[in-house]
Amino acid sequence: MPSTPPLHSSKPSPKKWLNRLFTPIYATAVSVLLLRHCRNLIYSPTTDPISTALFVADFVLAFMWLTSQSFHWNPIERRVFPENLPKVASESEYPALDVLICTADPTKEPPIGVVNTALSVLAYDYPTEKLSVYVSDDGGSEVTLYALMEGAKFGKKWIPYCKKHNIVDRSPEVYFGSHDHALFPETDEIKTMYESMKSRVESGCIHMESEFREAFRKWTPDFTRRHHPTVIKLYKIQILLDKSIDKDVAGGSMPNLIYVSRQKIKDKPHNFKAGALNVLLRVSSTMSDAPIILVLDCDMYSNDPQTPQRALCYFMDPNADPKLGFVQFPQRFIGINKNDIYASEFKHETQILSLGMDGLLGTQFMGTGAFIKRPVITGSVPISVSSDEVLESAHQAASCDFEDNTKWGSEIGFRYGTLAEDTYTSFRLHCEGWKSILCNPKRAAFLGGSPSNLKDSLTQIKRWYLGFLEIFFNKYSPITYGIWSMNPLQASCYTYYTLHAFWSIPTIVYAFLPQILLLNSIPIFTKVPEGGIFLYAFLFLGAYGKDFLDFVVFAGGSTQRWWSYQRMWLMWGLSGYPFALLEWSLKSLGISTFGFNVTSKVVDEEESQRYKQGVFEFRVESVMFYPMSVAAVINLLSFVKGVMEVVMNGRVFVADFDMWVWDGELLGDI
Ligand SMILES: O=c1ccn([C@@H]2O[C@H](COP(=O)(O)OP(=O)(O)O[C@H]3O[C@H](CO)[C@@H](O)[C@H](O)[C@H]3O)[C@@H](O)[C@H]2O)c(=O)[nH]1
Ligand SMILES: [Mn+2]
Repeated sequence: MPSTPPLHSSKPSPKKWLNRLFTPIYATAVSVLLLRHCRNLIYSPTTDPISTALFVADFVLAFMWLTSQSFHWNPIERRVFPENLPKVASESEYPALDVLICTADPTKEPPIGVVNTALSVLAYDYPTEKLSVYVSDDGGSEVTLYALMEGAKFGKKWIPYCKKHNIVDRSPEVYFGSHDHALFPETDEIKTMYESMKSRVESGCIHMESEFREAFRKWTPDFTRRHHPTVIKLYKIQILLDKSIDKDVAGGSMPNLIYVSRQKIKDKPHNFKAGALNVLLRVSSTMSDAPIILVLDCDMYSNDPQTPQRALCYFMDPNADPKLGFVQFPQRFIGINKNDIYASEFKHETQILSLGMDGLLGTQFMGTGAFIKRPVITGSVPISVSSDEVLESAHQAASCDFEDNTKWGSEIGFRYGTLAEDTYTSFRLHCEGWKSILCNPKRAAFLGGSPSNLKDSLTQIKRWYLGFLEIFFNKYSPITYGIWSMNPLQASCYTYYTLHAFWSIPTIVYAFLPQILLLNSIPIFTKVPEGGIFLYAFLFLGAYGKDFLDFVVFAGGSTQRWWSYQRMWLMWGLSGYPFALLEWSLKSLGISTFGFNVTSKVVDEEESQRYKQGVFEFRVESVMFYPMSVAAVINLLSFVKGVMEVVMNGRVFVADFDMWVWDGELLGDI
């Protein structure tokens, strides 16, 4: 009998044995298919481009399938028991917590949204004197700073209100936006306060009350987003709520809220989000230096005030694995339409494949919603800033040249060199021997927005797979360095993600080749030999059937959403993935460069209306639509031709014997 009540438990997922049975059977079928291909190629008297293309397509599919099997080897499911936490540790023993929030562009990420995210974590059910929230503003926007100042003032009412009445929705926007929120005597007053604050922030003009004016002195006329001095240096770090001074209206102490806009110098690489997070790591270490950090994107608000306690169920477990590095709450989304037409839920990545990695070394860091032990990410050497004065050190830590000739971004901190800093950082941490845990409570811990139009959705996908390619072709590639540094199954999971853009090869081959051949009456599908049809049927139905089981039966998705995912998967294969490959190639050849295209969180009313109705949005133009439009037309034409042939001749034109025939040339018996 354990002396302490359990804080968490885990068990194998019920699908584990089904997976282990399915893998070898399917692998056999794949091998037979590849053997047939090889025989064809060997017996072919000349190199035949069509069979070569089909072979390459199937080979890529087979390889990707193989790497994906590691996700299915040992999926596990976990539960936490936060109700037992008080029996193990009192609140005074909780570690301090630093929340790091990133924002980058006030036009794409409305400041009022940033404020809501900040307020939702400031109001955590966590000892306030142990809680600090740092907001990094890569947009260098006075409106964002102003919004946070207003938010801090409002927070003095909001935080005690939430705690007193045990409110669960601690983002005021969500709380007041839901029609069935409770009404307490002070609710109306707070609601009015929120609304007037919101309209001040949204009007975008800063109300220069004397208490605020000082803060904006740095925004001189030559201040630009890409080139500005260390704002925090001149302004000091704006301790909007200094816990030693500020008391909330109920007299309790308040958590810290700190605004940081790191220094930017034109043409000096700033490493996007990873760079911003590293600045926050250092700035926070000069101030509160909490042993646990929580990384959040500005649109991912807290949906459950008990989330830190859930993470503590792992960190405070007396028998915790000392190699535990981080606890990841999967990304979950709000505002997705019924059938999730753009497959923005990312169910595979967040709720299916992640369980598989969790059963190996741990799920990957998903960029937001992760509680990380500070020394795991910063290394155990203290950050050296020379000044004794806290604010002075913080400014040093946020300056552009702080990282010159240091290991930041290469050996410590969030790692640079890719647009997918999250996956890369966790890959490197797993290589170093750290482990991670997936915590997926029923009520989502965090909720964020996702693109509500096709172009934004494809652009986001393209950015990820571009980032993944950068990881794969890096000197620390999962398939070389990874295999030797960690559990090879885990390395195979990372290989699967980072090579994913290559799915575009089979997608393109199968989207065009058979159709063009059919239109030209060239047989591609021979009359298969006795029993051969079963091979194809099994390969086809097996893959789809297994995915359907994973998605619908085991992960509780709806059939329509599964279908949407299948549809989007084809579109990604024809747009996001090949464009990622193209841009990556151009960059590798030194022809062009690319940046981090921040996903827009602004919702256009009409567009959102159409999205709610499930209408595909093609109104904006994008070159990414071209390949799929061409594919759609060619598929339609070849379908019509196929139907016509069946109607007129009673069958589609196929070779009449059990052999592969191209242009009437005999290639060999199969
Ligand atoms: O130069 C930059 C660019 C971005 N960001 C922030 O990074 C976050 C993620 O950007 P977003 O455009 O919302 O990315 P998503 O499309 O949501 O991307 C996903 O993929 C990213 C990696 O590509 C991860 O960092 C994210 O956590 C994950 O949600 C946002 O808070 C941005 O403000 C910065 O701070 N500085
Ligand atoms: Mn985002």
